Amino acid sequence: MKLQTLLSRLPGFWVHRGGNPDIVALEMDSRHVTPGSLFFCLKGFTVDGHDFAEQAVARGAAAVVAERPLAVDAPLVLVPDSRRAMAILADAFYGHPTHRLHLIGVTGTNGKTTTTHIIDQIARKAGKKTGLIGTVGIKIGARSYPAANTTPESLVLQRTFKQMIDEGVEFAAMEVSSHALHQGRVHGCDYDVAVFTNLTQDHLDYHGTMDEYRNAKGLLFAQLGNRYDERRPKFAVLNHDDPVSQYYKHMTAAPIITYGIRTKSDVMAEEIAMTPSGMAFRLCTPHGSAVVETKLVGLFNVYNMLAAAAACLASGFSLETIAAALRDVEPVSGRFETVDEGQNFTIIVDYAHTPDSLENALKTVRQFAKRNVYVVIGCGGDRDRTKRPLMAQVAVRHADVAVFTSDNPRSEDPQQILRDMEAGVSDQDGRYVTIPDREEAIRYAIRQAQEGDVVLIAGKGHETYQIIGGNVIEFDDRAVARAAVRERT
Ligand SMILES: CC(=O)N[C@H]1[C@@H](OP(=O)(O)OP(=O)(O)OC[C@H]2O[C@@H](n3ccc(=O)[nH]c3=O)[C@H](O)[C@@H]2O)O[C@H](CO)[C@@H](O)[C@@H]1O[C@H](C)C(=O)N[C@@H](C)C(=O)N[C@H](CCC(=O)O)C(=O)O
Ligand SMILES: Nc1ncnc2c1ncn2[C@@H]1O[C@H](COP(=O)(O)OP(=O)(O)OP(=O)(O)O)[C@@H](O)[C@H]1O
Ligand SMILES: N[C@H](CCC[C@H](N)C(=O)O)C(=O)O
Ligand SMILES: [Mg+2]
Repeated sequence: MKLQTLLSRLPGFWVHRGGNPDIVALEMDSRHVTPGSLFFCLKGFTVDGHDFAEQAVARGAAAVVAERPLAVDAPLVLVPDSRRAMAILADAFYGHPTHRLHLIGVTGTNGKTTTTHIIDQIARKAGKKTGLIGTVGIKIGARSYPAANTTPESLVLQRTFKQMIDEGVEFAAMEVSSHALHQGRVHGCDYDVAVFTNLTQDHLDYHGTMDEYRNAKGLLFAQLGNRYDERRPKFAVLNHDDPVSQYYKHMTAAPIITYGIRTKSDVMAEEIAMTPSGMAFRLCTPHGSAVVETKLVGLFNVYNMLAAAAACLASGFSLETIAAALRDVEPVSGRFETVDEGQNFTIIVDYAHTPDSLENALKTVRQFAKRNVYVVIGCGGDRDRTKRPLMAQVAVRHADVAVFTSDNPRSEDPQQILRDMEAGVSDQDGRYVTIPDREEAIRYAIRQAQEGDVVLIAGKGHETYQIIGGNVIEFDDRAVARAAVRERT
């Protein structure tokens, strides 16, 4: 596509200096630039992309989009906001792919990955070829790709949607993080259904206050197509049991579908029963009701299933298809995943890394633990410091033995992170030990465990690495736990 043709899709005020080359690719990272690319200079949190324009041109960039004049040997497009220009031009360059996809966006503090996976499983049961974007990676049909972020930058997103369209995908579900909403990574995504799971404390390092965090997530609902088109209706799916939903209701013009357990809602779970091998409940909807038996555990997973069911009803799937898919739902990697090496106690690896999710996970474990509950838990470095003492409190309150350890210390001193955790608890609160080395901590808990105990290893779930300083070291809680059990025997 010619640069001028592409720029004709960019509304507003901008200045173009130089020629009209063919643009064959869009890039925002100079290291990925190939000949014929249009390079976007983005001001980041760490460096300023404008400083890499020269390098991009040296690698063959055909033109550069920037917010200030640069001495580069290539046509230059000056815009007031290159991130916004990138979202608009990526959407145009790839042919507005989300206009041709049925797209569901899921936001909330906890449950996004789980809910999007359940939605994906329902859509596949209904015979759709699907796409999925989130923390665990990107999936297009049967193929998986790694992803650096839960919600990628607009350019990567639009490119991914285009690939989905090219491969015959018609239905996609994605996680929408608060960071992505705040940074405009999802500008241009034409969602059909926007889903809210819940809001509890996380990411205050980034958003500063809970109000700012709530507002960032609210952008998903505020940006949901503000027009009524009966050929492509939009829906906001809200958790009625979470008071923040009342706020989001006012942020959107879209019809609302509510779900809940405690508050009268459109989609509800009744007669909830925890069984030794999972849960059962009656899924009640405006289209009738159906009994669902599932191997997923934890009341929070009933919420995730209700959110997914409501989103899929809004998407036109029948109650029968939804209920049948829910019965067959497979757990997500690293979410309440059991490690079974034939030991006479239970080991669970889970991704809980917030006070609320840790409390939910521990309460769920309590429901079936015959004896003591051990929890191995750390807090991520370069992330919300204020959640550390709260997570420690939850751990000692709900477990018999808490083992405080490391979880991706990143650039921080692991000992300081542990001190932040310990500040939340006193010796009277319960038993805890501090073992900074995560492998040692897991081994300790597994060595202590007796018949009937449960060891919950929380925080890293599916992650197969540990970030220490600038190094990414291979580390998998499940593999470490398996080895620790073998060591006992
Ligand atoms: C705080 C934050 O959001 N950071 C994101 C941001 O990085 P950054 O601002 O530091 O980027 P930068 O390194 O300063 O680079 C600025 C620009 O220069 C370019 N550059 C840089 C170096 C170079 O040699 N050449 C070059 O062109 C970069 O490509 C970029 O365009 O832009 C990057 C590219 O899109 C993101 O990968 C990165 O996410 C980092 C990895 C991150 O940890 N983000 C977390 C906080 C996050 O976003 N998490 C949410 C999930 C949260 C949840 O679900 O709980 C997520 O959606 O992932
Ligand atoms: N609806 C829920 N409410 C509270 N806790 C939940 C819920 N669903 C899952 N959890 C807990 O939170 C953990 C993370 O779940 P999941 O990965 O689905 O959330 P997420 O929102 O995608 O997280 P992230 O922000 O890291 O992407 C799970 O391992 C479980 O312990
Ligand atoms: N999406 C979350 C993941 C946290 C996972 C945990 N293992 C950690 O490193 O803190 C975040 O970026 O805050
Ligand atoms: Mg996730």
